[in-house]
Amino acid sequence: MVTPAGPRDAGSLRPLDALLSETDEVLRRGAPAGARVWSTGFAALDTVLTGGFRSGELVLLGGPAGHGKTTLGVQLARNVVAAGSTALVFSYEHESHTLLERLISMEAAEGDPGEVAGVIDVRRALETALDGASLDALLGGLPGGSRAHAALVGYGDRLQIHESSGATTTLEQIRATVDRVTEATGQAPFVLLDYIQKLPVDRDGEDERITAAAEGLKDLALSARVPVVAISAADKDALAAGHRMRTHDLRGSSALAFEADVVLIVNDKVDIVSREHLVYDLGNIQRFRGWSVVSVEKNRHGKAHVELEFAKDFEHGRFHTEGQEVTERLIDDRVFVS
Ligand SMILES: Nc1ncnc2c1ncn2[C@@H]1O[C@H](COP(=O)(O)OP(=O)(O)OP(=O)(O)O)[C@@H](O)[C@H]1O
Repeated sequence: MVTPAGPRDAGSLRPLDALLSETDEVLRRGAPAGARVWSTGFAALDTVLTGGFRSGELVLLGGPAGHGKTTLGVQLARNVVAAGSTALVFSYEHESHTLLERLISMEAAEGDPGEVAGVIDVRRALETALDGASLDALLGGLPGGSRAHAALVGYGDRLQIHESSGATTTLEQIRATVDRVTEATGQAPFVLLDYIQKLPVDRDGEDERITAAAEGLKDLALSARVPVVAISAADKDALAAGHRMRTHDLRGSSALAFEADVVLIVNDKVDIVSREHLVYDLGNIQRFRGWSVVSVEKNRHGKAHVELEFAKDFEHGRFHTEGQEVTERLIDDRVFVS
């Protein structure tokens, strides 16, 4: 039986005619017979990914330190749950209250271009409240806070945050947690892992560890029929400001690039735009600082080598979701090196 939502039957052998009739049966039941697709919430990215992330996919999200990988990852998870699906975040980097502060501010800013509470306002309010006020009352005192609280309560049971440890949160634990969430919610979750180099793997040497981690996560994506978005750190050499980060700059890049179905690299636009756009219009420097370029460097199921730009709103822990293809010339046209 073809059961798109069920576990993958690895090692099974079926003739094509059996697969055809099983697919026919699923379609007649009114269910989709292909991969399940999770919209990213960023229309321009969904277009390139022909709908969004797919079950069975390993997606890498790379970029220099502090350029918004966690921000984008958490926003993707938020977008997934806001659209009615479930998400599971394995956070090796941040405590859950840090993610909560970002989510509250992100939600306050969603759909409201006015003055709403930033991440710092939310953090300050949570850290200094000593009068026994409820969370509802506390957030009610912040611009956009009540709306944000209501939104978070609305999807609160669909977003699971796992405070992961580089010592104990192994692939086996991740797999068991994904299974537990799938069973509890009745839905396979979108999985975010922040970040892959922290995953403890029992191998000698960094390259071997990252190879095993990437293989394990790809296997998880296939067997649990989930998309796994894994944030990836850069190699030391790639961390200099002004350097354009590429897939080959990720730590353990050869294994990562091989296993991944999709590779997204986030760079600051001002770092990677060709000089002619900066020297003839100095105002561009300031404008471009406000934008990030998300390069789709690998895309197994669609067009690759696409550069999308999104305006940063890091004050609210987010990017603006409206974005478009970059029209300026970017440095270094050779994008994905396999
Ligand atoms: N309140 C704020 N206002 C403006 N910028 C902020 C605020 N809070 C965080 N930032 C900036 O947002 C940026 C993105 O942070 P994020 O954690 O998403 O980056 P990252 O690429 O995941 O970083 P790392 O590699 O260190 O994990 C950082 O440069 C940070 O300085």
